[in-house]
Parts: sequence; C-alpha cells; structure tokens
Amino acid sequence: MGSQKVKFTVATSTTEQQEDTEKEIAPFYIDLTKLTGPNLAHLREVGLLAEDGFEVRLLREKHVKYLTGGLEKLGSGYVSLDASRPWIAYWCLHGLDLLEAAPVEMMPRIVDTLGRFQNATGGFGGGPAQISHGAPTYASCLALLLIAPSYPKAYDAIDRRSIYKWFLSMKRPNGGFMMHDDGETDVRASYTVIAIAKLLNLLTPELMEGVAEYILQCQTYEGGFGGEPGNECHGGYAYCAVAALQIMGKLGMCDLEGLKGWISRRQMGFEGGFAGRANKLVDGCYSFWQGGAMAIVDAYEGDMTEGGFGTGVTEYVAEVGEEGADVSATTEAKGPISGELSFDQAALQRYTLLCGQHVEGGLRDKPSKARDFYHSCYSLSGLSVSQHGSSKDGVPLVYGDARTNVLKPTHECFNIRVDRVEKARERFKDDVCNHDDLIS
Ligand SMILES: CC(C)=CCC/C(C)=C/CC/C(C)=C/COP(=O)(O)OP(=O)(O)O
Ligand SMILES: [Zn+2]
Repeated sequence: MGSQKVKFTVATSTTEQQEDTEKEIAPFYIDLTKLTGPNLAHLREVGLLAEDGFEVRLLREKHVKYLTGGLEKLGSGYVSLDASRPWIAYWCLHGLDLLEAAPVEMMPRIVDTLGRFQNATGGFGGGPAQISHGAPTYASCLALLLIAPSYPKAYDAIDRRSIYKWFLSMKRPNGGFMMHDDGETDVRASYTVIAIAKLLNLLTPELMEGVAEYILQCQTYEGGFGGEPGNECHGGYAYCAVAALQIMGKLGMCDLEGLKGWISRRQMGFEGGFAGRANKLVDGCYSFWQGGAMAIVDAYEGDMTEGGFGTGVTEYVAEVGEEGADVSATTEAKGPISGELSFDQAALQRYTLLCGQHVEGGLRDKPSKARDFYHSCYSLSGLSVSQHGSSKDGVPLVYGDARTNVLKPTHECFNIRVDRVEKARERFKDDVCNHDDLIS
C-alpha cells in the first residue's frame, strides 16, 4: 500500500492572529514601482515617496514634530504615565537625537525637571517625591547624558556617589538587583544598574559581583533570556541580559549559538520585523530589543574574529518578501558596509518604513496600532542599528531613499548615540571609581 500524504492544519487563536497580521501587512508590501495615478500622488503628497522615485522615505520632519510634542505639555490622557515621565523624556529626546533634532532650547528646563526626580538617598523616581526605581534612574541618566554635550550642566545634575550607594542597596545575595526597595528582582534591574554604572564610571568589582551568574541563570532552553530564572524568554529581557553581559565583558559565558538562533527565529519571514517571543506577533519595538541584542552579539564576535565587519563587501542587495516586491537595499556610496549583522537588515528597515510610520509622524507597533513615544523611540533605534550594523564606521546599509533615511548611529549597549557615550566616558573617566572611596 503506497503512502498517503495528509496535511493536518489545526487553527488556534495564535495561528489566526498570525494570519490576520499577515493580511494586515500585505497591502503595505505591494510593488511601489507599479503605482500610478492618485495612489502614487497620495504617497508623494504625504512624503512617503520622493517626487522623483519610488524609494520609501523616513518622514523626518513629521517625526521631529511628533517627538518634540512629547517634551511639551501633555494632555490628560497621559496621566497614567505620571510615574514614567523620565521615560517619556528619554524616548522623545533619543528619537530626536537620532534625527539630529534634539531641541537645545528645551534642555535647561528638562534638566531642571529631571533633577527634581532625583532622591538624596540615590537614584531617580518617576516624578518629584516618588521613590527611586531602576527604570526612571536609567531613563533619567540616559536623557541627561544625551543632553550634556550640548548643555554640560546636565552632567552636574547626576549625583554619582548617591547613585552608587543606591545601586548597592538594591543588590541581592543571588547576584540580582531589585528594581526598587522591596521590589522585584529581574534582568531589567541588572541591566539598568550595569549600563548606568558603566556610563558614570561606577562599575566596580563589588557592584558586579555575582551579577553575570544571576543573568546566566535566565537563559532558557530556547536560547533567549527570560526576566528571571525559569521564566519564558522574551526580547525585552534578552536585550537586558545580553547588553549587561557585554558591558561587563562576560557575553562569552552564555550559550551564544543558542542565543543567535533564537533571535534569528524571531525575525518574521513575511513581515521582516521582529517578534518578542515564539508564536507571537511582529512589533516595531522589537526592532531594537532583538536587533540591538543581535548587534551586540555580532560586535562581540567581530571583536573576537578579526575582520568580521563585512570588509570587502562593496554592494548589498537584499531579496525578501514576495517575488516582484520592491525590496532592494541601497547604499549611499560604494564601499565596505558597516558591520553587517546576522539578520536581514533590509527587511527590518522595510518593515519600519512601510508598516511602522504614521503618516502624521511617530511610529507604531504595527499598522493597526496607534503611534506612541515608546514605539517611536525603539523603532528608530532599531532602524539605526540595522543601518549602521555593529562597527558604525563603514557605509551604512540604507533601505529606501538614502537622502532622507540615514539616522545617527546608536550605541547598541546603551541606546544613546555613540558620540554621546564617548563624551560621557571622557567626562567621568577621571572621577573616583573605587568602592571604598565611593561609599565613604
Ligand atoms: C531597559 C528596560 C527596562 C527594558 C525593558 C525591556 C522590555 C520591553 C521588557 C518586556 C516587558 C514585557 C512583559 C513584554 C511582554 O509584553 P506582551 O506580552 O504584551 O508582548 P508580546 O506579545 O510581544 O510578547
Ligand atoms: Zn511593542
């Protein structure tokens, strides 16, 4: 008896949501070169296509307007984000900084405001008189450090010694850190402490003791990292784990092959963007959480294996999506492409530019979702990572119109501009970084 092929298709809510998402995305991936008449005129009018071509454009001015609005007076709808004011400042400022449009005239007021969130006992709360917490401490410090090269008083607003003592007071016997006094211990806390300590030149052996060992326990059988030992791995937590390990020089201690495989499998075949975890949907914010984590691994491996930065590559044309789709990546000029990454950089940029952009400015999770400052920040950060790769010093790989789309390079471990990181290192390099002196 011959074998019989039977196709089993079991629909679940997960497979249905995936199908719906692909149906939602498909209209954005039509062949733009075939557009004519009012459809073409409309895309040119809103600025998504140049007057003289079919290459998709970053809506720079509109994103600048939207993000600048986040630094002005917010409407009552934002009241639930009251404890996230430092995040809003960071998301908007960093997005603007990538667009080379951080508003210098607003900086004194922002520094004054963030200064009021800092507690004498160390760290920043989400607002005045709120308890110190790892997330607003991270966001406030990043915002201040990206402002400081234009407005140096921002450096002086950060009380290094009290932050160091507060970080130490959050440390647990298992090597983890709490997010706040009596709060949860997870890899977000590990990352926020390690990243800010590194930027402020506070990364002492005493602070780092047991930290890598705690983080390593969060890597799961899938290859990614969960928030706490035993939890499902997820892009947001995986980024925190990978960045913290890399900052401490300990990334080589984790299962790198498993990690790379897990991140690779999160890039969605049709959509081109990343999902946060297995069997979940594409979302623009993971462009940075997953793309940034891969850039860190690639930078680490590039350092390990000399010359692994795409040297000698003179042209890059990506083929993704359905046949006939307009998906060619372009570069500004011929030359070595800046640190190629282990994911499809053109496909990710295509998702961001075609599906992530709101035509009035701001970016979003996916077309059916509203724009917001968080997704704007992390979609732009992921776009920057996928343009500049892991080495930052070659020709960026630019999908779409290279005249409008190139962002400034973000540092994959800290997610502020590379030049802001260099300035912070320079500013704090001679300050005391010794445990006994810092706690005295
Ligand atoms: C620096 C710092 C504090 C980083 C935070 C990292 C981060 C984004 C963590 C993820 C948080 C979380 C529970 C997402 C799951 O949401 P979901 O179930 O709605 O999303 P999903 O369906 O995409 O998994
Ligand atoms: Zn998201």
